[in-house]
Amino acid sequence: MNTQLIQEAAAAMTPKRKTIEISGLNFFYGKTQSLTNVNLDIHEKQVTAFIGPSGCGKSTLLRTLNRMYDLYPGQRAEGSIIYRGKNILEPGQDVNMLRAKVGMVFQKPTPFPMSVYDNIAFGVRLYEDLSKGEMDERVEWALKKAALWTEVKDKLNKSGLSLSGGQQQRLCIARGVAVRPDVLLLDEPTSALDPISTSKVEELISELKQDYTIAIVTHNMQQAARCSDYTAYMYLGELVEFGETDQIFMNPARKETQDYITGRFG
Ligand SMILES: Nc1ncnc2c1ncn2[C@@H]1O[C@H](COP(=O)(O)OP(=O)(O)OP(=O)(O)O)[C@@H](O)[C@H]1O
Repeated sequence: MNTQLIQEAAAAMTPKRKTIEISGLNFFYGKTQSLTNVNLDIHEKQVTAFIGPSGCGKSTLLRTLNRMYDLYPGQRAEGSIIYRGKNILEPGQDVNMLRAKVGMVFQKPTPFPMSVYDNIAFGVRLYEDLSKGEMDERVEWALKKAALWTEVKDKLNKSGLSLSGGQQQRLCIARGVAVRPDVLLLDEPTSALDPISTSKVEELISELKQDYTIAIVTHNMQQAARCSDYTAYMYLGELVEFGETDQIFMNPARKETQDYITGRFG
């Protein structure tokens, strides 16, 4: 057996580390329950895809992972989401630090109305006191991570809003990466993009998982199959099936999952 095969065999036997452990998660918009008893682990430096029909709770689940819902009165989560040894749903958590460590990129590109440079530097300044030289390096590093540097290096002082849609979305990914998170939450990050920009973002996701744990919501089955290591199929606020992506797509345990991924749903 050659060295590479031995390494691969060892890697397959190494238990994957969990970055986030979700158990007994329920979520309410006012009196309406939108997630029911969700249990799932998100593994370190892997891509986990959330799929399922519109309204099944994918975005709601993603927004519990950095308590984004806290910004809105009447929204509440119960259960347990363990991250770095703590239940982040409990009162008294440092929510700003949580959101720096668990960053989010939304469906529509949301650059701030400021320069490309400041789009990146803005978030970094909230958490770190860097010199001008250090900030320049961080901005370049983040733009390179998001595969955008060569396209914008001569436009750093131009407005982020002047970039194309696909570039704006990669700018938002760079902004998320710049604060050095552990986890990136991507909520349908390519739904507003053309096929070329979509494939750039998909390549980027594969690159970024070397360093980050990624959770992605997508309606695109090919995207989930191409980009993710694990897939969660949700329906009506419940987790129907969760497993390694190859197993979910090639040999799902539940008929509902099979029907959804083969387009027979509904
Ligand atoms: N702000 C809100 N107030 C009340 N109910 C909401 C709110 N946002 C979402 N919901 C409800 O919660 C449920 C889950 O919605 P969610 O947006 O998480 O679904 P989704 O699977 O991400 O859907 P889509 O694929 O269409 O984005 C739906 O029934 C939706 O109507």
